[in-house]
Amino acid sequence: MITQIYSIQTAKEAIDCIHAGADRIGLLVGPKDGPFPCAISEETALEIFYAIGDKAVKVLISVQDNEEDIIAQTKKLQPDVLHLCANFEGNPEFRKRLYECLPQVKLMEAVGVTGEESINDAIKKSEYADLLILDSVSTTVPGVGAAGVTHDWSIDREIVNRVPIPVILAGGLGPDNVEEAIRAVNPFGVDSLTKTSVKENGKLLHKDIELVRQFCERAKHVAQN
Ligand SMILES: O=C(O)c1ccccc1N[C@@H]1O[C@H](COP(=O)(O)O)[C@@H](O)[C@H]1O
Repeated sequence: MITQIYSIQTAKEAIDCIHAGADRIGLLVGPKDGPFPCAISEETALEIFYAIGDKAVKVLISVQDNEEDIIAQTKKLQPDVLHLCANFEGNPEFRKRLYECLPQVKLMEAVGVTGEESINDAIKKSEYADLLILDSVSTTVPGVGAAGVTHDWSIDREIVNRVPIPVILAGGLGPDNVEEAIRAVNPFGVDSLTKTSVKENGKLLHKDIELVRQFCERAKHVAQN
């Protein structure tokens, strides 16, 4: 069971999460006081990815709204996985272009799980993406994800059964519910942001490394049993 931890803001936090069991480290590059809770600059992202090296899989959310800027940023930051969930949705032509420029980068498409209609959305995206991430839709954060709440896992289970590519489950996952989520959905991996972070006055501050450890341990343990 793969464990993916978002949204990392410093190199130390990334390394601490890896030591706590995270296989994939995710971050979001965007404007500092914009709508995304843990956005960091490109310079900080470069520092973090450099520190990670090959100790974990490096995942980047790009919040650019056009192909040119997304490709330019991906070339600059060299993640292992490009996660599309915000201002731009991929398509087969974009996948081809990404492969031509950066053949080593995998494309992970987010599917906002809102109802039965999400199954067809997932099937369509699975025709060109390398991975899917099934996530909840927030009322305050643009795009798909960072909602801090779960959604209907029976839809995720149906998607896992019907698409031919690996699926990561996200949306309101933490140490308290990751085992139940894995049993319900049987995903390739699980992902956490809000419930493994320290929150103060409604603002996400940084990762809680003990909660990251519990999340990763429980996810891996339930998958082995
Ligand atoms: O990481 C972010 O800041 C982010 C912003 C906008 C959309 C998605 C984002 N992150 C992804 O959302 C999941 C789930 O978050 P949560 O656990 O429900 O709070 C997060 O892990 C990223 O994959």
